[in-house]
Amino acid sequence: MTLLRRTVLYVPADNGRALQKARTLAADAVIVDLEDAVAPDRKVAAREAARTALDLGKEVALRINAAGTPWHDDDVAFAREAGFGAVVVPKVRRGRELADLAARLPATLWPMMETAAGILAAAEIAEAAAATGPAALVVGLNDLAAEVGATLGADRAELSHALQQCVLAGRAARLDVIDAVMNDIADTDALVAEAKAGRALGMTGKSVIHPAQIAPVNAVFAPDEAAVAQARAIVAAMAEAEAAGRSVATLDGRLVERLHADAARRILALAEAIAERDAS
Ligand SMILES: CC(C)(COP(=O)(O)OP(=O)(O)OC[C@H]1O[C@@H](n2cnc3c(N)ncnc32)[C@H](O)[C@@H]1OP(=O)(O)O)[C@@H](O)C(=O)NCCC(=O)NCCSC(=O)C[C@H](O)C(=O)O
Ligand SMILES: [Mg+2]
Repeated sequence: MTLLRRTVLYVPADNGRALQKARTLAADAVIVDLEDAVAPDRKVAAREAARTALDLGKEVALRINAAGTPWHDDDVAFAREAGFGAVVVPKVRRGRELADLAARLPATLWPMMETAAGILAAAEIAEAAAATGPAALVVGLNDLAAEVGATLGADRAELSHALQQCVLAGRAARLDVIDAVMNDIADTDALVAEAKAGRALGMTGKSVIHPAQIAPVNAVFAPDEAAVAQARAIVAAMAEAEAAGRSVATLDGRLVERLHADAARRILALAEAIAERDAS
């Protein structure tokens, strides 16, 4: 089954109106945030409010506060008791942290890739996350840029190595990789450009912070009609070649091998999953 994670929407757990609205929005998945979007004096109330997100009708992950903060242990206990199936773990630095957390929290753990140490340990973090279920790596460029002292330009070239490291580690562990948020909610052109750049790197989807960001990002990460037609043609060309006892084919003068047919089938499965989601 193809898990749809083109858009992953952050919703502050203490914003009841936004949580209700998330139910009706076209984001594929939701991160209910107990961390940065919630003020310290609202952490306890936010925890209780987060319960209402358990049945949003889409994939939901609870973002807890980081290890070492005053709220972490109670967040972990709450996530376990409330029965959240997926938990986003901020500021992970080593794979061992996830493995230790998994021992006391039976949930799929989605690590945030947002510390310098975490980027350097991306492979072991991705492996530890994959051991907990169909997780995703979630990139956090606000924290990463702050820690390393980077000033990001429009193309994020200053941290492109980190983005690529996340994609390589995530894909090696067969995990989805969710690109970072764009803070400028009003600039849709820049959002689309950034989403396209992330998709070109191999990102599965992008995290978003506002309803207005959902449709443009969904569109970037959905195969368009031409891509679907091309995928169908590749699968057909490969099937014809195999029926004739050949392991390679040509299509419009280009070589087609099994890996191309496999990639084409993934595109078709994604298109089918989107069509099913849109129809429901
Ligand atoms: C940024 C916001 C505070 C803006 O909120 P608001 O002023 O309410 O915006 P609007 O008036 O334009 O909202 C219009 C309607 O949309 C609803 N809304 C807004 N945001 C959301 C949302 N995220 N989910 C669901 N619904 C939302 C409003 O309620 C309005 O609804 P209605 O009244 O019915 O018309 C706000 O967007 C916000 O809080 N966004 C999320 C911020 C957040 O979660 N930040 C933390 C995650 S990002 C991060 O930490 C990155 C990472 O860790 C890193 O290091 O990079
Ligand atoms: Mg962060």
